[in-house]
Amino acid sequence: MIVQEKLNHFINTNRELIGQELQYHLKQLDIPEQLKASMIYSTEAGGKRLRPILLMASFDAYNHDNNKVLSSAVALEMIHTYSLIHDDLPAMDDDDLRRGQPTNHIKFDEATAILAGDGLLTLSFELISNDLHLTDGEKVQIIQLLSTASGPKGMVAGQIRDMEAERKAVTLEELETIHTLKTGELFRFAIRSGAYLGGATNEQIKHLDQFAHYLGLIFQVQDDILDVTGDAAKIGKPVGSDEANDKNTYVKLLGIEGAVEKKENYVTKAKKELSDADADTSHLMSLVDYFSKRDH
Ligand SMILES: CC(C)=CCC/C(C)=C/COP(=O)(O)OP(=O)(O)O
Ligand SMILES: C=C(C)CCOP(=O)(O)OP(=O)(O)O
Repeated sequence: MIVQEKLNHFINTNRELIGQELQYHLKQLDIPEQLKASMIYSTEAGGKRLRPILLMASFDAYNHDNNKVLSSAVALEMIHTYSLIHDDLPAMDDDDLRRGQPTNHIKFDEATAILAGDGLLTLSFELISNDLHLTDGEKVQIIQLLSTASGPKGMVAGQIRDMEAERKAVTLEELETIHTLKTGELFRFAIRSGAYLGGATNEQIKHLDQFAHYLGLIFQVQDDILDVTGDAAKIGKPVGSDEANDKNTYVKLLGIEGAVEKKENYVTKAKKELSDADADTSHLMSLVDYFSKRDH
């Protein structure tokens, strides 16, 4: 199989697997119907599952027994989904559409959307703590990494910094700090926890950590580029919405050409870190290009 076909196969198989696992864990819940419907609605709404796929690719560089990694991958997608439900709320971005469909609070109501997010966040930790494939030490380590990445020192800090920076001019450095926290920390968790569960050494994890940092930035630059050059039907929101909402983006600070150049620079740096990680990182290597060229 050529490299691209191998990657597509890896992505499609794991995307399906994550979808099935999410369904399995949510559909069996004996909880109030409206809450359950709301949690299922947003987890089934057509996300790309990039974070769990990354986690599995990072694990796959060191180990092939998928059983060990599924709960962390599913928990990560639950936390990502919670963050989007809350991000879309009237108190935050006040968005009506997500992935081309009504946002959770539009489909249900605001209180249900808040609780669905709370439910997904907390369920994610329960899932890891109940995983019989993990040792107690592994559970504690994963829960520690995931809570730090998603909590007030990680994604939550990024979200509030992003809100505080609204309608203010920020420097490139400030913009990258916001992205590193708001989006990058979950990518970093994906890469670090996958490698840790797979049995990578501390030295390898150090390179992968740096790799994850660049990958998070590649993701974000491409997100900003897509907002200008993308296809509304594919990105699931109107083109130009960042400019219309006066958002701080790479394109605003550097122009399209500058943003593309920046992204290419990060692609080179990310690939260098991967080569230094000294493992079979072929899926991760192809995922760098996938991230940098994605169209949605
Ligand atoms: C704690 C919370 C609520 C975190 C939200 C994190 C997050 C990555 C939101 C989406 O960012 P965005 O607004 O830049 O993206 P989009 O355009 O997809 O809404
Ligand atoms: C961090 C941002 C910009 C939110 C969207 O992330 P994704 O583009 O990974 O969202 P889905 O595939 O899950 O919709």
